[in-house]
Amino acid sequence: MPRGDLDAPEPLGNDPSGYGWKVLRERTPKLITEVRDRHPYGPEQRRALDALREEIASGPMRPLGEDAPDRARWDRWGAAYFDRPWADAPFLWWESYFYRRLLGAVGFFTPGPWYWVDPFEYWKAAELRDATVAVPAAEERQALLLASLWGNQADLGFLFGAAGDLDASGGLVADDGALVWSALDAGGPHHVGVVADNAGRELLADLLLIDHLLRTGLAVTVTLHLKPHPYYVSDATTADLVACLRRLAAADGEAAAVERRLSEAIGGGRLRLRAHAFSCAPWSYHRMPADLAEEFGGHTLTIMKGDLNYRRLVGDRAWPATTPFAEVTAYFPGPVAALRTLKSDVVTGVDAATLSSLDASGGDWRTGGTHGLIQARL
Ligand SMILES: O=P(O)(O)OC[C@@]1(O)O[C@H](CO)[C@@H](O)[C@@H]1O
Repeated sequence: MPRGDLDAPEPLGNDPSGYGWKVLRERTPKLITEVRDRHPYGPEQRRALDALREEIASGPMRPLGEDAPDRARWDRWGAAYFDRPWADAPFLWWESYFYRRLLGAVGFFTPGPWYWVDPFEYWKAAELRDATVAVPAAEERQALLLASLWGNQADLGFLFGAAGDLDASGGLVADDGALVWSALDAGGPHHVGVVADNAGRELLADLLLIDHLLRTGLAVTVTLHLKPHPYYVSDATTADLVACLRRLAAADGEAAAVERRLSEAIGGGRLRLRAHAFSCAPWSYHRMPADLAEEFGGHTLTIMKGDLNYRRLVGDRAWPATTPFAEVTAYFPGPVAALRTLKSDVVTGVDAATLSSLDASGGDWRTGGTHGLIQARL
């Protein structure tokens, strides 16, 4: 951690008063049930899903099965948490492991009929079908940034939570938008990294922003970091990117032109795709491997999308909300900006006056998805 491990606050856990507890006790079992109900899985998968739900509720956390291709890695990562209750592991850690276990239970990594069949595709496809494709005018670049930020509300994990309709009425708790644009306007050539979050509506908005950066020459290259496999229900994989591009191509007018430009940019190497294994690891970016650090270090700006990437960027810890974002992210190997709707407890870089009015509002501004932020360390 930037201030040294000893100075950093504790990782957020699963205290009954915290958000992690709700996810562990409410969202996770519902998600298992939904996945089970929406697929014609055989008895083996149904048993595995039921056993996983039971294990999370009351059993000790088990390691991966003997034949799992990534067993050795998870054994190393999970040594401190296996054979203890799930609630003993940090929230950031166990939730990532949960998605790995869910994929294991449905046979995603096992050659056979369900090999590489995305258990969340049902919801992702429905959301993409219903998404409207509105292309803001190119000169409205702040609108593109905000669309990408609020697109982050389209997090299908919320389907399984207690949240009601999402709205953006809370506005931004921090807004470094002008800083981001002035950094891109100055200097160059810019090589921008976009660390994607959700598929569907959010990724469509991200693609419009990326198209703007490339088309205007603000960025010479953009590297889009996707997930190597399904994760957190709606996180974007390469298959989801392809679905979004097809959706753009099928829409009228400017949207189809955006698709043509982006596909050409991919073909020509100006829009590069990455799906690093660490993108589904249960750790914050403080522990990223050297090759990924080198990649981020080569971006003149890395844009981190969404709530989980924010948690991983600042470390999912009980930071006082006024702790400067620049201080907490000083370790990151290059300029970095976060576009996020707030959907979990952690936050940094909120000024004291804003914080006291947010706290006085009595709402769940940290977790309800009604507030957003644009923060940058350049
Ligand atoms: O990264 P995203 O899609 O914006 O949000 C992921 C999320 O919904 O999942 C976790 C709870 O399940 C929280 O980190 C966060 O609220």
